[in-house]
Amino acid sequence: MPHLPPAQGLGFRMRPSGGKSGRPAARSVHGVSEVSASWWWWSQAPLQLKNLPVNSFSLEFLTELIINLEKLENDKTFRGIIITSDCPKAFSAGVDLREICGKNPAHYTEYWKVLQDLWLRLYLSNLVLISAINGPCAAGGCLIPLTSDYRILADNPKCLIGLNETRLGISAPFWFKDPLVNIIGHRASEHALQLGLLFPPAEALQVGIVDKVVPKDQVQSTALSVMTQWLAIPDHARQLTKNMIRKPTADLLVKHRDTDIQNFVSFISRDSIQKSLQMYLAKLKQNKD
Ligand SMILES: CCCCCCCCCC/C=C\CC(=O)SCCNC(=O)CCNC(=O)[C@H](O)C(C)(C)COP(=O)(O)OP(=O)(O)OC[C@H]1O[C@@H](n2cnc3c(N)ncnc32)[C@H](O)[C@@H]1OP(=O)(O)O
Repeated sequence: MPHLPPAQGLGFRMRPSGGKSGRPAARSVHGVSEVSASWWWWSQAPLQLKNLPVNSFSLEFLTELIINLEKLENDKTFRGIIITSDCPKAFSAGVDLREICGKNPAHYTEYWKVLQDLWLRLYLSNLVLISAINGPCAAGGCLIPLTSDYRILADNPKCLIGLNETRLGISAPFWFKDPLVNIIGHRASEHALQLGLLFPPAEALQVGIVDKVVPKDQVQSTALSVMTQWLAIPDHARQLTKNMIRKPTADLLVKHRDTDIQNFVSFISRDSIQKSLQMYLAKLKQNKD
């Protein structure tokens, strides 16, 4: 399994769990729970996102993420991934606004295609994906949680989660909306999407956008324990079932990819949208001071 130390500010940490060898020492005489514990322990890979300061999706970061996911998917050692953030300020701030502000249509086209690629890879992944959400995640920052199989959120008022695009003067693409509808239902999605709601932990749990809320220092251990339950199911049965449930949603994007890119490029190129995004970015920078 590749161990990729993060480059300056950008990178991922992927490491097999376990001892120095990456696997725990075999235990021959202990009971079933010990044997199965070591079996699942090295079947999952933690993937720590690190694109300082807020894990925003730059084109470079997206590309690296896709490459690393592909490696994990192809390495049959692994059956699940726990995705978390190695940036103290956020799980992910979503689309990097600098990628969709002041650039040209060719750039917007490339960017959107790569974002779609990441979504498809995650949504249809054969691996068990658990999001260990240890920081805020807004708009595109929900891409990883919404495509995961299970979401655990840190119980901290700063850990807001939701698709707040309308507050930026933009509209969430249908392939962000669809998984939300699949997770929290139609009426709750209508409400959340139109108002651009960002849910604090208790509300996030109540509406169902996350499955569990735990103290921040327990997010990782809870993710490991949830992973144990998921890995107790035979892969082939779980994968067939996941595919059966998710394929109709994924097919919509596959079928309408090109139109979606064209819509995005023409929408994002509008002067009014550019102005509103620039104002939002400027406001983010002002808020800091
Ligand atoms: C016909 C229709 C067709 C379809 C049309 C589709 C339309 C497009 C759809 C686009 C889809 C998704 C959109 C997005 O994902 S947009 C991004 C949304 N994200 C947010 O709103 C989050 C913004 N960030 C924050 O709220 C906060 O930064 C934070 C994450 C809560 C952290 O707060 P903090 O106080 O700890 O840190 P802060 O000082 O704010 O930030 C640190 C630096 O990071 C910069 N930054 C933050 N977020 C972004 C970002 N998304 N992109 C780029 N840069 C970002 C921030 O400006 C600070 O920078 P600096 O240190 O001042 O230089």
